Amino acid sequence: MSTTQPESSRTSGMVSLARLLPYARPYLWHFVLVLVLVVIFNATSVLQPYLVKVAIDSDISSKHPNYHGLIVISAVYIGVVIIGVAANFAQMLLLQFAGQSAIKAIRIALFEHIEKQAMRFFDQRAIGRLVTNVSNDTETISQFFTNFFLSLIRDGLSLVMIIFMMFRLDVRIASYAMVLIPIIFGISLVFRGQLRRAYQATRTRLSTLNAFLAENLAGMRIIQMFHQERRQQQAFLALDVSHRDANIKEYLTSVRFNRSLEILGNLAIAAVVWIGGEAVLKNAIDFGILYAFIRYIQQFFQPINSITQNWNTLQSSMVAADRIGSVLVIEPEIQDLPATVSIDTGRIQGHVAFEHVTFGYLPNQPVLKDINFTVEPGQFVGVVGATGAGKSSVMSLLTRFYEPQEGVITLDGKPIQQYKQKDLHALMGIVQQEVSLFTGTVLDNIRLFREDIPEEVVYHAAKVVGAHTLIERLPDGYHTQLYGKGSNLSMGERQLISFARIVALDPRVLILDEATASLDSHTEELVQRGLTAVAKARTTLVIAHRLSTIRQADNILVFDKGNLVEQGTHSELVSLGGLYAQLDAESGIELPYSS
Ligand SMILES: Nc1ncnc2c1ncn2[C@@H]1O[C@H](COP(=O)(O)OP(=O)(O)OP(=O)(O)O)[C@@H](O)[C@H]1O
Repeated sequence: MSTTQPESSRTSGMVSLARLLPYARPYLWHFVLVLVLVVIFNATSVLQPYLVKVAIDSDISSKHPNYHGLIVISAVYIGVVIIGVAANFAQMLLLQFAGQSAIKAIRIALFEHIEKQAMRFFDQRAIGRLVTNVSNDTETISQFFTNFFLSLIRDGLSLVMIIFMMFRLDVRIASYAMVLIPIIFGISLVFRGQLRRAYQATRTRLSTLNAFLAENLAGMRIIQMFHQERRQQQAFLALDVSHRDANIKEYLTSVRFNRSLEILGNLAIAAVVWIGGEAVLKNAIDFGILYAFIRYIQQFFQPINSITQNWNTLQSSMVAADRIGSVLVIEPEIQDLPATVSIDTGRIQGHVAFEHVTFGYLPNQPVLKDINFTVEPGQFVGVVGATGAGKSSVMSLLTRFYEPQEGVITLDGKPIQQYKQKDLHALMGIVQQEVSLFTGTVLDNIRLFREDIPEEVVYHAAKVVGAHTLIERLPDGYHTQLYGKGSNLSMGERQLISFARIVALDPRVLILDEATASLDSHTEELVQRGLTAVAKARTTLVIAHRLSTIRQADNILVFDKGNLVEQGTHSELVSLGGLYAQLDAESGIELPYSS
């Protein structure tokens, strides 16, 4: 939102900002109270020079000295200062609370909104950008709710009050002082652009530095393996230097701005001393008035300076509001139908059917074409095919992460759209090759932070999949803390934890996506044994490149370039002599447990 920015985007920034205002509505009374406190604080500030003027002209004046009056004025002065400080403190506290609470509400709304989005939303966005939306953009807007709001009221009001008091004291000198307003705004205007550019440069360079750091920390293994430390150090140094220079430039710009105002302020005081002093000498005004003028001129600069600084806050808040708004306006592509009612998930058998399903991530580029198959409750079904054949897409449709363009997918005879998404996801369990683990203990990760699942169930689940002994061997057993997606565990251990999770959460339909690929043959055998037991009680679909995993399957679906080309048992498909038989011949693996 720079001065060079087109009017339309400025308007849209204002509109986006206005759309966020309802989040502050619950704190309306806080803001009103802040307003009252600001008026009190400003009144006390403006009153202080006036009280001294009264003391000078009425009590200290040699014409009629008044000791008692002096004591009274001093006491009133102290009282005014105390009231001012108290009002200022309370106002800061209230405003911070109200502003930060509004931001908390915006952040939660944004996170909830993102959580509701279908997978296509995530396909089309960089995760880093969403992280920035939720963290940095909301932080920028918090400046709007606190600093900008405060500045608008406090500084605007101070300016009006100071001008009022000056005109009340002496119209002639006050009129001279008004010449300052356009000059101060002129200087501010010149510096505003420079300050904004300097600020943006520092932010951009800092985020580049952060991105570089994050990438390097994540890829440290590769950097060390390929001896790239020195090169990366130099690249980091260059970024670091450029960040330092931008920081210094930002600081110098703001120093130049403040010093310019200071010089102007002192020139103005000199002018007041000259013009006002002459008036005092000619007895046109009292000395106290001159003193008050000097104080008011000093006070005059602060609000204008602050308004200028906060103008930048408004501009960056508009940009941030625009970015947040662009996420908030996106309606989740997949939503519960208005008529869906919760079902008793315990009564679902696990019958799955695809009827003439056609689907593409892009509307006119189908990756699955007219797919038809059924899976009986409790069946163990293998899904095979070359890379990109569409296996994972089948699973994504079944879990309703995407909606097919044509056809129907049913669970126990009912289209999956008729289930609440919450129920559907509770009924399905997924284990992917890339295991998702979260910061927390092993126990938390197995029961996915659900305290309603007793620890015994977790231990049982781990035993079923053969993970119990492995977990017991970890430094703190089930209470071992996992960091950064479980990087303190081996790939196999991570996968076993995700298997145990499935057993603990007990879904009706189990989806395994190449899940056993990263296990050594011994662990795989353990897992296979556990899974065979688990699979008995539920419908299981397994995507496998290694055909050995699904040799025993009740049915095998063979995909080729988005078509379901064959289905049957292992022996049926082998004797068919088609694609499966070819894949089987090519694989040629004979694991110890396969027949
Ligand atoms: N999120 C996505 N957006 C766009 N296209 C995608 C997306 N995911 C997959 N595709 C494309 O859809 C097609 C089928 O992909 P899918 O992941 O279903 O294949 P797959 O059989 O599971 O492959 P693999 O065995 O390699 O996992 C591929 O051409 C792939 O490029």
